[in-house]
Formats: sequence, structure tokens, C-alpha cells
Amino acid sequence: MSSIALAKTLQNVQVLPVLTVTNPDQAVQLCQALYKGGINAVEITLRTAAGLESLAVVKRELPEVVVAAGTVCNAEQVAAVKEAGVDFGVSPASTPALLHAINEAELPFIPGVATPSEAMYAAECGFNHLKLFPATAVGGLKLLKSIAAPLPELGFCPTGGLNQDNFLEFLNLPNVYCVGGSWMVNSADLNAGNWQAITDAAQKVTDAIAQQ
Ligand SMILES: O=C[C@H](O)COP(=O)(O)O
Ligand SMILES: CC(=O)C(=O)O
Repeated sequence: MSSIALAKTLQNVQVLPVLTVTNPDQAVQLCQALYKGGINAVEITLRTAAGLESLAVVKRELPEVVVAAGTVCNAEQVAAVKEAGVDFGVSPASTPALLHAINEAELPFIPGVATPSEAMYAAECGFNHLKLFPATAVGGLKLLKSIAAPLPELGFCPTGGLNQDNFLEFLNLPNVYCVGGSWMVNSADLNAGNWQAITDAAQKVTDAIAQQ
């Protein structure tokens, strides 16, 4: 059930910016700036104290944005982000306890994997949209190309080490449904509230996809 809902949610999502925010107001402005540049989905991580509240506020104030919770690592966080109303969750890695908690909660979810064995285990637990993390460090394009034939039912969102110069190569692989990363949000612009610069960087990403 969750995997069908997830496939539908991801239909028009090609890029998933990984965001670390310091307060909900900043999160809303950041997501708005990205949306103006054509990026319609975000992953707000639980890496800061403001992460959880920011998820709920962005979900409420920007209904046009697909909102994912990132760095969801345990059952408590699964319950909390479900309560916050996110569209789906994302983890950097997968443990049996985490995958069990996600299935119990029926939360649409993209578990992180770094090896074919982890991918097969996640698939056995019912997950076929996976995140390859940290993508370039664990083999990147070569790994994704190598596992396409033996694991044809699995799709990946490579994250970790992607940038403006390499993201299209990842996105164009047949077993990649979207790409993730932090490259399109410059932290100096974020800290300065330079929203136009963030919109411009997002637009560069969406233009690159449109122009290929
Ligand atoms: O912590 C890593 C982020 O999730 C994504 O990696 P990145 O900063 O290399 O894009
Ligand atoms: C690695 C990542 O994007 C996450 O923390 O979920």
C-alpha cells in the first residue's frame, strides 16, 4: 500500500534537495525559494532541533511542495514524522528494526542502502524505491549500472557527492527515479536569507533537466 502511494508521490519528482534548517520560518522561505526555481520536493532532515517542527510547518503552509523527512533512523522518529504529516520518509541506511517500524507505521519510505545485499534485504521487506547513500563514495554510476540487470525491480535515488556537473548522468540511468543532494543550496545564501540566489540555483537545476 505504502509503495503504491510513494510511486504516485514521486511521479513528478526528479530532484530531492537535502535540507538542514535552523527554524521553521527559514524552512518555509527556503522551500518557497526552491519551488520558485522549479523544485517541487524537499527532504528536510532531522539533523537539527528545528527539523521536526519545520516538516509540519512546511507541509501545512506549502501544500504544493512534496515534503519528505530525512535522516529518519529509528522507530521513534518514524512515528514523529508520520505525526508531522510528511509525504514520505528517507533514511541514510537501513536496519531491520527501522524497516520493521516503517512497515508497522505504513509510512511511505525510501530506505538508504549502500550495497546489493542491503538493497535485496530492503526489497524483501517490501521497499522498491531505495536511496543509494553515500552514492559516489560507494561506487556511484558504476554501482548503479552494475546492479540494474540483477535487481531490475529496484529504483534508486542516489544521494551523496552529486553536484551540478554530474547529477544528470545519474538521473539519466534507467534505475534512477530521482537524485538527491545538498549542492543546490549554498549555505552562505541560506544563512544570509538570499532567497533569490537560491531560486536561481534551483532554476539552474530545472533548466539543465529541461534542456537535455
Ligand atoms: O549528508 C549528506 C547529504 O545527505 C547529501 O550529500 P551531499 O551533501 O554530498 O549532497
Ligand atoms: C543521508 C540523508 O540524506 C539522510 O540523512 O536521510
